[in-house]
Amino acid sequence: MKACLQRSLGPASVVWRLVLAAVLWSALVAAALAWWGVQPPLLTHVLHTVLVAAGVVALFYAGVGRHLWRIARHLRTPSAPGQAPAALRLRRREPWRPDELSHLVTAIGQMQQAQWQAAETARERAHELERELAQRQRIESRLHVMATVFESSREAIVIADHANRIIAVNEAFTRLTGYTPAEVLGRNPRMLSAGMTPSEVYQAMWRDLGAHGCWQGEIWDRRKDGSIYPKWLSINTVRGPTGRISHYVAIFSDISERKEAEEKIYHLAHHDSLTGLANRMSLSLELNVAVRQAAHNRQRLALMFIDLDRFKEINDVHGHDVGDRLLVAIAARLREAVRHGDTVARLGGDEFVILLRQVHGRDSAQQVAEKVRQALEQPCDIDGLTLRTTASIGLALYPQDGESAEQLMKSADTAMYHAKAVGRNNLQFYTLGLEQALLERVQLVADLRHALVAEQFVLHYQPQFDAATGRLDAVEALLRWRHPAQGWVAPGRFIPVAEQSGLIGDIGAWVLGQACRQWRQWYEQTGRPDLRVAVNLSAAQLASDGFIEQVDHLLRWHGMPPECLELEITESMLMEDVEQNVERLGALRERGVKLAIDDFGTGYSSLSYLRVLPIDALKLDRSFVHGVETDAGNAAICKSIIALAHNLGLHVVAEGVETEAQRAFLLSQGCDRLQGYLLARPMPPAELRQHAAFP
Ligand SMILES: Nc1nc2c(ncn2[C@@H]2O[C@@H]3COP(=O)(O)O[C@H]4[C@@H](O)[C@H](n5cnc6c(=O)[nH]c(N)nc65)O[C@@H]4COP(=O)(O)O[C@H]3[C@H]2O)c(=O)[nH]1
Repeated sequence: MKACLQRSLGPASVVWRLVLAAVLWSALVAAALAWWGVQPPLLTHVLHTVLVAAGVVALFYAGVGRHLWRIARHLRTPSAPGQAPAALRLRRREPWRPDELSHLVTAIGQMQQAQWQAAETARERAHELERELAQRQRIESRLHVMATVFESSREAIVIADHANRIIAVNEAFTRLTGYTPAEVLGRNPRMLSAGMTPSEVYQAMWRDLGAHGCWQGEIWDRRKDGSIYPKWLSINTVRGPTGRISHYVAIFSDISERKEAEEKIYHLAHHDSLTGLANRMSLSLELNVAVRQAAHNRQRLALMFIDLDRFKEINDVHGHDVGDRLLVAIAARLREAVRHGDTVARLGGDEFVILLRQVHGRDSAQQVAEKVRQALEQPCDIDGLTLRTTASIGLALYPQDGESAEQLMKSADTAMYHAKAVGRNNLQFYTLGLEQALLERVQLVADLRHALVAEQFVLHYQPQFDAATGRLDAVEALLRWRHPAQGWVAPGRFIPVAEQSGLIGDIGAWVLGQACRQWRQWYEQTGRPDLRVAVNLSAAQLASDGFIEQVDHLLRWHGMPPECLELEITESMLMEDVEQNVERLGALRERGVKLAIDDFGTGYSSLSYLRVLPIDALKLDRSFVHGVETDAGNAAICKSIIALAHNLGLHVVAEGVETEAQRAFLLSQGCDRLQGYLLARPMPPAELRQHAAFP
């Protein structure tokens, strides 16, 4: 009720209360006075007084009270946040000069403005503080993160001041270098250097740091324990507000393992995995560099292509394991045979290349090549097996045989093919006509391959006579090739090519079959069962699988007694793999097939082998026979060979008998059989049938 009354009375309640109190007081006083018998004039005075008082109060209210009430209301009304307080205006006409209320309003306005500004300043400051606090928190959290990164980093971190004195290092630094922070703080990072990094690297580092503020690269440092390691280092500069360098931050890691892996990969990519020699790629790189240097320094180079002779046979017979070990042994010999600065490479298979740097000329290259050839000729002991191999070597010289790496390789390769073609185990220099010769050879191989199917081969037969009786004892089958364009091609020209190209297997099988068939025909025509047919045999043929079975089959098929077949194998071929050949020849001999060593005396066989070889006859080479008339030495050799053969129970067949004197000499020495142009040339079977001596 009271509150309701207060509200209804409003802000002017004090004035109204005064007016009400004055009226009530006047009424009370009037009533009391009336009670006590006070007469009207007094009552009227009192009432007048009361009315005057009420008027005064009303006037006071109108002139001051309501303004005070407005001021109070203004002061109670809060201004909107962020807004300046509204100006206080009284509802009155402004006096012509400021009165107390004007002063009060002005003072209140100033006070409120000041208060508002103070509040605004405080608020802004509070915001600022809030911002600062947030920023500080952010900085602190970043510093925390950075400190964690710094300490937990797996990479070593070094922070140095502007004078490059270490001011902080992390744990990884201690782990990596072995130095504790106390041992390095205040010192120059130079203390870590192993002294192995070229000074140009440091120069470039300082140049880059000055120009770009960063540098990274590889340098070699030394740990506290003295061990040296390569590290990958990144340095950044930190600049202060003035722009001058205030700090250096270096991050590094040990890259020994990475370098080892890189080196391993490099080695694998550049070296032959079996022998450890340089591989084709590495050789090509080195040769290119060597050629450029040689051109610049006006030096000579020699490139040697080496191909092992008949390595494939060793592989086939003894297995790849043995073959691999032989290659490793050969690689070691090659390395030993040349100087440290020369490059020895394996191109694959049994092909090796040696790059000789700074050779003085053809002679010195030849000397080294000869040394290499002889080194490879020595027998190799692999797991108790004595293996022999020889090499065909091609040589090309820079600059005359090729001014580029490619040309030089091609020339040396061509020379090596030539070395193979002229009979293996020799060395040949590149010459201008070689390419043409090689092309011709390639064509010859293609023609030979075709010759067999095109039936371009025929056999001619040369009689061999019993020296004492003059009776036709045997005939030697000699291969003839009628080339469609070139006419008759000499066996001396195409047999070696057939041997090197592997075609001799098929050709030899055809010869053997044809000779046996011919024997059968003669047998049927003459009824003479003891005529012997001699057939030349290549080493590859003898070594080929199934050769013995092939002989068995032919003898059976043609009903030919084994002793009517004589197989001739040259001395040099026989010596290539004595052990295996002895075994195979033994098997043939057991069957009764006759065996003869062809061109005896021209090879390098040890005479002691003659005792173990399962043979029946020696064929005295015609070079000795030719010399018997004029050369006492040759005569002595013939004499000795015949005597030796007889001592060993062997027959001797002299080939190439061209003169009566030769025949007389051979007869006098007890030679068993004679063959030569003096007696009969090789001829086709039809012609032989007409020969006087033919049965
Ligand atoms: N100067 C001269 N030469 C004479 C005389 N008597 C014979 N000749 C020749 O001497 C060679 C004898 O054959 P070879 O020593 O086995 O030498 C043969 C043999 O090693 C090889 N050959 C021939 N036919 C075959 C064959 O079917 N298979 C194999 N693997 N090699 C063969 O080719 C070589 C050469 O054969 P050809 O040219 O037929 O040459 C033949 C023959 O024509 C003579 O009095 N004076």
